Amino acid sequence: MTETVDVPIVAPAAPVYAHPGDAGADLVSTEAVRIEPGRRVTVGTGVAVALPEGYAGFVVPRSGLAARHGITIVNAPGTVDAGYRGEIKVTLLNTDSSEPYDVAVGDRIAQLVLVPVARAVFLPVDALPDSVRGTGGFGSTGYSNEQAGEQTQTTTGERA
Ligand SMILES: O=c1ccn([C@H]2C[C@H](O)[C@@H](COP(=O)(O)OP(=O)(O)OP(=O)(O)O)O2)c(=O)[nH]1
Repeated sequence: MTETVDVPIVAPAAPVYAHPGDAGADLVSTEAVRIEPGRRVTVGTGVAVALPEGYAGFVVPRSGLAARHGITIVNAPGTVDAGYRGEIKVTLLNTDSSEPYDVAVGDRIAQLVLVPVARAVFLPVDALPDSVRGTGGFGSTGYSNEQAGEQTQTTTGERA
């Protein structure tokens, strides 16, 4: 059984979970806009919420829009703080190189995922505890062949 959390909302309509078990509730546009290729537009959703302390809302792209039209969110995941009472807005980016994308009022443009968050208490120390990864980052597990002048390729065709 999925945990539920009560979230006070001011909106023309509440975001809807399309299916049982969906992590994201769809946010819809209150604006009709054209997004030219390579351009970004910030779009209103009409939704304002009061998230409980200890939670954040992540505004994340919709996979179908991304795969079919190249529409993503510039700052994905956009972070809605628990203390934020303003309208949730979505900065859409059209990554397609040639096709504009038209957003109509009521179009589902993004989804809101509620996540529990912890706050860190940062404790300055002289040295960090050892770990298996250590300081390796930014592709440290996957770029050794590329550095040697070759690239590895996965079965899906992506460069590894
Ligand atoms: O995609 C997003 C991301 C954020 N917000 C709202 C909620 C969030 O609580 C507030 C501030 O976001 P963030 O902290 O990411 O922005 P900032 O540029 O760091 O601004 P600030 O100085 O207000 O924190 O803007 C949105 O409506 N949509």
